[in-house]
Amino acid sequence: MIEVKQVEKSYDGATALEPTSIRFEAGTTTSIIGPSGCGKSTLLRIIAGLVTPDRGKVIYDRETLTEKNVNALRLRTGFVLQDGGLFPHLTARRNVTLVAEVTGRGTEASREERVRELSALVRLPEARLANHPRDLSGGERQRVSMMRALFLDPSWVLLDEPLGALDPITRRGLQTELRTIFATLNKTVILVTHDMGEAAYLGDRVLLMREGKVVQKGTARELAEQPAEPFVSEFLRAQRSPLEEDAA
Ligand SMILES: Nc1ncnc2c1ncn2[C@@H]1O[C@H](COP(=O)(O)OP(=O)(O)OP(=O)(O)O)[C@@H](O)[C@H]1O
Repeated sequence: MIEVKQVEKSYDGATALEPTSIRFEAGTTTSIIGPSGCGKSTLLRIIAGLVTPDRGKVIYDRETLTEKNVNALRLRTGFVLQDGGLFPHLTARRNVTLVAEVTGRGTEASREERVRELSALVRLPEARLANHPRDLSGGERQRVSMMRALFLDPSWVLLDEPLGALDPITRRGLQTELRTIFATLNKTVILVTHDMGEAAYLGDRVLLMREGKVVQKGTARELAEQPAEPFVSEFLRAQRSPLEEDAA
């Protein structure tokens, strides 16, 4: 479980996040969505301990995030970023195992075993891991990034637009796989996305934000059928379908 209590953040006097309290239940996936600049990444970064809120706190299970425990909690949290965030000078395999090596987790044999397990889970042939990130496709890089995030079997997984840079076919394929992975691993997952279809497909709950505030949190169906305000319906309608004839 992750809980944020009355967290807020301004940059140079401009509010990025109004006082916000939300609970992300254990074993559930929540998609955070909303227009550009509404505070999605700020909220995720505060949760990740990468941005310090002006006020309020973040609680991981029963532990409040502080400067003292942030590193320990980070080791129990998997991160996936839009571009994969991989080190360009290391092979994909070393990117995946680096944190375990540096923190002395496991033996070389157990790390090899974990690499095998995860490459099967994310469906990336192990041989591809000998490449550097630049020699992998965008989809492959995201699979490597997912392997790295899951390597230490984290309790929590935070993803910021993990599939944003991918073409629609690769993206759809990875959505299917991520959903299976999230369902299999039963972790607390928080995911930022711009795509409503993706938010609804991957999230047990969708959290819709606007101008630094949470407008509604619920299942995609609840947002569609019981919108908290007209903006929710407007946002759900805003994504164009490919056969739309109305050019307005
Ligand atoms: N480091 C920063 N310094 C100054 N302003 C910032 C900083 N980070 C974010 N902001 C501002 O805070 C607001 C919220 O930004 P945030 O990145 O959280 O939005 P977002 O919903 O993730 O946007 P996008 O979908 O475009 O990534 C924006 O007005 C942004 O310009």
